[in-house]
Amino acid sequence: MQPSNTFVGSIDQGTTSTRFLIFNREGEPVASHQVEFSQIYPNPGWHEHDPLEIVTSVETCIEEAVRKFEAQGHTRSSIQSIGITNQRETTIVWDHETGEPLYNAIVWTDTRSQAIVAELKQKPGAAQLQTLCGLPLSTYSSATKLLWMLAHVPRVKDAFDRGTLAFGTVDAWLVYRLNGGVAANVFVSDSTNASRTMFVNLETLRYDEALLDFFGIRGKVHLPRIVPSSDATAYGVVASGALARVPIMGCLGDQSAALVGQKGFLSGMAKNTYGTGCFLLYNVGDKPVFSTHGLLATVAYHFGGKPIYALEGSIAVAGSGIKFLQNNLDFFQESKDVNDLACSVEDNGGCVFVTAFSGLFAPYWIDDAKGTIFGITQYTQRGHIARATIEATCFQTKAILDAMEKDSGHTLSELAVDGGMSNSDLAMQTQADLISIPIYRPKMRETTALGAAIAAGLAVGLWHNFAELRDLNRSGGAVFEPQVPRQESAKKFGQWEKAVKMSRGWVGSQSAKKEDTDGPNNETYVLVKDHDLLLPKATQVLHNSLISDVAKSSTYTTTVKGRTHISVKEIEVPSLPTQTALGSVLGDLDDADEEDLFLELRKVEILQRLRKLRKQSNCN
Ligand SMILES: Nc1ncnc2c1ncn2[C@@H]1O[C@H](COP(=O)(O)OP(=O)(O)O)[C@@H](O)[C@H]1O
Ligand SMILES: O=P(O)(O)OC[C@H](O)CO
Repeated sequence: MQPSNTFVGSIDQGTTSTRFLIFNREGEPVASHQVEFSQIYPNPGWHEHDPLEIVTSVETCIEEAVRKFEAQGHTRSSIQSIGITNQRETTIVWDHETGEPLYNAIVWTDTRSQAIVAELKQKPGAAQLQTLCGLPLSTYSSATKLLWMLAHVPRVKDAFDRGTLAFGTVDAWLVYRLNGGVAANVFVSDSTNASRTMFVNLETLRYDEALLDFFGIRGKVHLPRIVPSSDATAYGVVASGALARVPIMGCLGDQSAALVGQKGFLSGMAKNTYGTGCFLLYNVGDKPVFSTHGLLATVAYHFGGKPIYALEGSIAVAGSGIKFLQNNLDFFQESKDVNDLACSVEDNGGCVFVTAFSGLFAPYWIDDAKGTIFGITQYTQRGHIARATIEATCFQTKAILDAMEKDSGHTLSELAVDGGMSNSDLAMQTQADLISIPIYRPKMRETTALGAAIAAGLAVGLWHNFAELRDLNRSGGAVFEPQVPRQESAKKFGQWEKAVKMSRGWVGSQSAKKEDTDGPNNETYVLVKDHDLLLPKATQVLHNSLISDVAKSSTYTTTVKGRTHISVKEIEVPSLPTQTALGSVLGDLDDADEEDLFLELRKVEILQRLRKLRKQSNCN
């Protein structure tokens, strides 16, 4: 038996903040430090992190937590190993020879790869991908983010062409950097993180040639070696700082870590983590279950021996919806205040907020929706919107549980929860009411960090088996019992489903133009001959129609506005058409697009007239 003055450290690198916690053998955090870091939103739908800032945030948290730990009289040498848990899918690329990042990290919520996804869906083999890797083809996985970088970031493409491009998720990046980068070159990823890339075969837990071929990267990108989530040697040792020479022995994607931290070790156990997003993982045992109802198949954890799998329901927006009310709409000062604001009204006042900031993930997988609030009237107050925001996550959890029941044939009798938003009592009561089963919330909510600590602690011998973990974080939790009749919940859920249906199809209309025009640089542009008019992809459909009906055209590739490989269609329009004439050739096209094209043509016409007038006055 280890003496009780031994500890294990846990790095929790989340979407909005980084933490380092030091746990004792009883699973209690004795010291911790947390910092928030920059969220970069360069365009609608884009979300980036600075890879170097992520590393600095980890180093700062380690230094500060160790300082607090030593202030309590402990010594740093009693920290035996370190576990890492992290936001998954977020994609980082660096140069294998220099160790320098080549672009900002593209965060899991980012939807810029939408056009790439649409294109890939048409490719032979697309329908089979999910049966190999467990994930649907969407903007969520790392694969499409990497393809976007290859198509749009010359530095990344150059490294790819030279054979020096290294790709990793946040775990791989952190392990690499904490080991000292290029000098030690410890380049590994754990099975739970690797299984979120779309490059890995879920059954073999190896890179799959068919998957790599589908994405066109086989043999062309340095990929981390896949290793178990708990391993005494694979992850190397911290190279410098307060914990120099301490070995890293555990690594889990944050949702897997939360399942481990909740000790969901038996098939049939589930947890739901309400962080930036919200993720329900249901342990299905040592064989993956491939969902037919919109869920993901993923690795729950792999502690050597057989891996354990989970069915996952992923919700893109949970706490980030609360942050949106706080930061973008100035509804309150701190996330915790959402509870009081939502409690200031009795119900949602008829509002339903489909928080589809990144489209909708499970079980819907709608990528052409954006955030939409239905049911607003003069009666609507901020409290109603706050309630509707909380409810959005709870409704999606209900939809996921329904899907999980269909996939597994099993009805859950209780749901264990954690994550920042689970601190809201109202949110948890709302959840229990909507799913009609009790919610169990542990006293210590840092279960994600505890999960990574367990992975590292098992490898170093702080604990030896799951039985020894049974009593960790067991007392003092809260239970939320359902208080609303099932028919009432079903009626509310019906409204949500109606709102989801109505939110479909927004992307592709006017609002999506900025995203579209900032998109791939191999788009087709249209040059209206003799009118200096270069029109982007957004109005492409109009031009196809114009080309076939009223104009001659030719296509060539050129460099325009610094972008290379832009395919330009040159069209000759006999004379600038009136809007009515345009309407007649454009048939049943969107009025807004028609108006847009007409305005562009008018602008050119006015410019030409001005030039003509200027020429005339110069001559006079
Ligand atoms: N008391 C609270 N009530 C509601 N939401 C909260 C509360 N505290 C934190 N949150 C939300 O939880 C999220 C942070 O949770 P956390 O588990 O730390 O997420 P992550 O690991 O994704 O960074 C934030 O988006 C925040 O808005
Ligand atoms: O930051 P979180 O806790 O919402 O988790 C992010 C997930 O890992 C994304 O898949």
